[in-house]
Amino acid sequence: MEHSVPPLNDKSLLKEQTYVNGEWINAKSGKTFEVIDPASGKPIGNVPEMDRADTEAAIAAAAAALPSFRKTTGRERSRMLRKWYQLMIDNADDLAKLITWENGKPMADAKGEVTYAANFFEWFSEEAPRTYGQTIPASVAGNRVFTLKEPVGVVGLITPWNFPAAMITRKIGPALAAGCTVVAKSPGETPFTAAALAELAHRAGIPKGVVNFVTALKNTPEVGETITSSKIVKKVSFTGSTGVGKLLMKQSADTLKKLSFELGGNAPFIVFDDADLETAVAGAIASKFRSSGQTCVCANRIYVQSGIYDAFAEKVAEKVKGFKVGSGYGEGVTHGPLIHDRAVSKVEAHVQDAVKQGGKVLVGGQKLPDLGDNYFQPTVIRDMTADMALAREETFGPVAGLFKFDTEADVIKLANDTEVGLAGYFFSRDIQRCYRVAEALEVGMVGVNTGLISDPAAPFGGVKESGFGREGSSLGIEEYQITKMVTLGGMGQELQGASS
Ligand SMILES: NC(=O)c1ccc[n+]([C@@H]2O[C@H](COP(=O)([O-])OP(=O)(O)OC[C@H]3O[C@@H](n4cnc5c(N)ncnc54)[C@H](O)[C@@H]3O)[C@@H](O)[C@H]2O)c1
Ligand SMILES: O=CCCC(=O)O
Repeated sequence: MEHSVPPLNDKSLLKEQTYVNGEWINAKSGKTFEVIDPASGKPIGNVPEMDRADTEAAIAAAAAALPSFRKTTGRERSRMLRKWYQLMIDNADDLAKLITWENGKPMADAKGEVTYAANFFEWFSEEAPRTYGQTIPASVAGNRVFTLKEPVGVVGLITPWNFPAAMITRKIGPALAAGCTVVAKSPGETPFTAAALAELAHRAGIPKGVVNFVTALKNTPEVGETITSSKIVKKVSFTGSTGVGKLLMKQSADTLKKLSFELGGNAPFIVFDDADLETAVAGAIASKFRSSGQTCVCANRIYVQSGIYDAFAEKVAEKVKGFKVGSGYGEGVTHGPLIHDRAVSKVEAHVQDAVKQGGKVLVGGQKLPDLGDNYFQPTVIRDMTADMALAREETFGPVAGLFKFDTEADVIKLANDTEVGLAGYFFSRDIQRCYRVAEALEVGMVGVNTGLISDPAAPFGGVKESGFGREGSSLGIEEYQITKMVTLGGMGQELQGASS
């Protein structure tokens, strides 16, 4: 689909190089890769295809910057993050245009992402000066014990394309707040937003070498291997699929790195008969169709109790009929393209599998070739069953599959019958059920009577094969710190000059 990309107010935010050691550079090999606009299929521009040597240089820059950066006070780091936050807010319009261009999400969503992303810098600018150790009553007479919170060192960050800004700031914010220096591998699909963030870091006065970006598409596995096997990098934080997470964990084993992994989900979304129907429908729309279903916390399996099933299905389908699919820059567009044709193929396969096994499409169900290769109709399917592909795998696309259930015990069993456990949602007006079900779900995050749970103030992360570690909140910074214990012996003596 042809679409007109609005010009940036500040054209210098569009960089076709990458940022290492405070400078804009190319890959040593001179190689580049093309970044494609998912809406039009046309190239946006080229960025460096970096390799092992380039990545090692970025790691060396981060290592060189560490000794002085780790000695800055929390208050100084707070001011840097605050400046970077403000620059994001000041340039929100341009950042949103870049996000829409390379990710495809509509401008309104992209603007929302910029605010969400910037808020991680604001949040961690407030945490940076407040990282307290403890004083601990010792078990041994005469000993005095306390702990220090220290930065873990150079950290490697690897992020996906679905939130081109927020997945990066959610990691860099706490890393810098803790006093770590960073090598961030930006997503091959969306490196331009990352580069714009780097330019703003430069303007914010983040010292050279503290934040370094590595760009790669074809060389991504080589870059990942370099980061995970490096003896200099002390921690890796990764957001992406469970499969890649397992690979990175194996690669990190030889150097026993500290790890935080935010991996795939398969979120159950449960509507009990006693739910407020309108609230549950609004929650399902918000959770399932945010970013066209391409978030790790999107509802994947929507379980609806039999007494409310037909009414819920009808209302959800009605809402979805009102969506407008098109270019993210288009007037009134609610849903953009998916990221690439592989994503479309997975969505199509899940729909076809459901239909083959008896699912009934209430709305959507087809690709939209007239718009382009990456478009798929927002879809609602009823009469889903547990042996369908959508029940077992994360669709990561705009398909709401509605499953019917009878009892609370049945649905908890179904909801937990998966290897992963990131987010889970349910709707009920019974307070006892709210506690019971929240406690029974095997997930890291629960939304009760809401489909939107993301908040820099709240701990984000999963259980089971959705990974470990928490981002955002007061816990987020701890992922980038070590707790050093100090025991002072020979204390507890009598005051000098005291008469015995
Ligand atoms: N839990 C979370 O917070 C969270 C957030 C967003 C996405 N996700 C998950 O990510 C998946 C969707 O993203 P995807 O399909 O791009 O995932 P992916 O794992 O294929 O890729 C994610 C990122 O990892 C990098 N990568 C890929 N292979 C690599 C390798 N061998 N070495 C080093 N880096 C590598 C790439 O830069 C890529 O952008 C979904 O499963 C989704 O649930 C999870
Ligand atoms: O896709 C994963 C992150 C989504 C979010 O932070 O809300």
